[in-house]
Amino acid sequence: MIEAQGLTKVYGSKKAVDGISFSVQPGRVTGFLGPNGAGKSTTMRMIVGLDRPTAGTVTVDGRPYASLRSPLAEVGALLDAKAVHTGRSARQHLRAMAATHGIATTRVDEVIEMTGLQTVAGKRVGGFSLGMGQRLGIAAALLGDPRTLILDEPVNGLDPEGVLWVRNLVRYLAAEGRTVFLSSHLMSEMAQTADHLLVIGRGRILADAPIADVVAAATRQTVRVRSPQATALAEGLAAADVQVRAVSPGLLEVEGRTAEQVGELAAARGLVLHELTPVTGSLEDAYMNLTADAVEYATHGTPDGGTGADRAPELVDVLSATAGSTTTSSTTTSSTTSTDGEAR
Ligand SMILES: Nc1ncnc2c1ncn2[C@@H]1O[C@H](COP(=O)(O)OP(=O)(O)OP(=O)(O)O)[C@@H](O)[C@H]1O
Repeated sequence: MIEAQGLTKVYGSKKAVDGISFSVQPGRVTGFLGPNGAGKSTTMRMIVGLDRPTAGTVTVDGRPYASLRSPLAEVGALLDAKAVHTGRSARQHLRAMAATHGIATTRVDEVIEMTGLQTVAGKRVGGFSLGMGQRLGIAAALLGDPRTLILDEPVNGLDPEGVLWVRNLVRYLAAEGRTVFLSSHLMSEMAQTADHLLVIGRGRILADAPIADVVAAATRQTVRVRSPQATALAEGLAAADVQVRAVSPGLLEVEGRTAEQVGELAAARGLVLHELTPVTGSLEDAYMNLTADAVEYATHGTPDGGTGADRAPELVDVLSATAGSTTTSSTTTSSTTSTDGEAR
C-alpha cells in the first residue's frame, strides 16, 4: 500500500503538489489521471525517493522508500523509460541492475521473456524504438518481483498488442494482491484497466473513488428512448424534476428518470417503445468535466468548436419543440431495455 499524508512539493514559486493525502490499496489497479503539469510525475518521483517532499510524507507498505532494505523487491517503478545507458544491451542493463540488487541472473531472462524482448535483448538500447524502450522499462520494474508497481505512462508508444499486454499484465499483478499505481493520458485504456482512480489537477486531488463512481458523479445519466408515440410519452414524463429533449423525430433524451421508470410509465399508458437505453457518460467525459478548471496548458477548442467535454446540451421541453412524433403505432406496449450504456 502507498500512503501519502499532506504531500507537498514546491519548485521555486511553483507548488507542483499541494498537500495531497491518499492511499493506493493493494489488490486493485489504481489509475492516476490529471492534465499536463498536474503533478503526477512529481508525486510518483516522491514515492520512490527521487524527489524530496517539501512537506508531508509518503510511505510504501508503511516505510519511506529510502528505508526499504531491498527496494527493487518491494517497489518496481517505470518513471522515465529513456533513463537507460544507451550503449548497453537490454540484457546487460538488466543484468547490471540484478547484480547490484542481489537478484538472480535467471530472473533477467524471465522478465525478458515476460516483456517480449527476447529477439532484441542483445541489441544496444540506444537503437530501441519508443515501444521497445517502454518494454525494457517495464522489465526493469518487474525485475525484483515487487509487491508494489508504479508505472508512469506505461503504454506510451506501445503498439495495440503491447497496450493489451500491459492491461492484462497489470490486472494480473493486481489480482495477485500487489499494489499497482499507473498514470496514463489514454482515457479509454484507463477505463478498461483501472478499478480505482485518483485524479489530480494543479497539485490537488479532484477525485479519489472507484472508476464507476467517478464517472457517475461527473457525468449526466440520461435515458435514450425511441417511440412512435414520443409526444404522448413526453407528456406523461412531464414533471418539475424531469427534462426531456427531442433529439430527432421519435427519439427522446430523458434526464431525471431511470430507464425502468420510463419503461413502466410507457407500459402503464400503453405506449410503444422501440428503444430504451440508459446512457452513462464515458470516463473521458467525466475527466474533462472534473479537470475543466485545472487545465494549465489549455488549447482553445477543436475544429468543430467543442472541447471534447460532455457539456450538458440545452435540454428543451419536447412539448414546446417539434417532437416529430409519428403516430403509426400499434397499441401494443413493448419495451426493450438495453443495459449496456455507453460507459467504458
Ligand atoms: N524539476 C523541476 N523543476 C521545476 N519545476 C518542475 C520540476 N518538475 C516538475 N516541475 C513543475 O511541476 C509541475 C508538475 O509537473 P509534473 O511533471 O509532476 O506534472 P505531470 O502531471 O506529470 O505532467 P505530464 O502529464 O505533462 O507528465 C509542472 O508545472 C512542472 O513544470
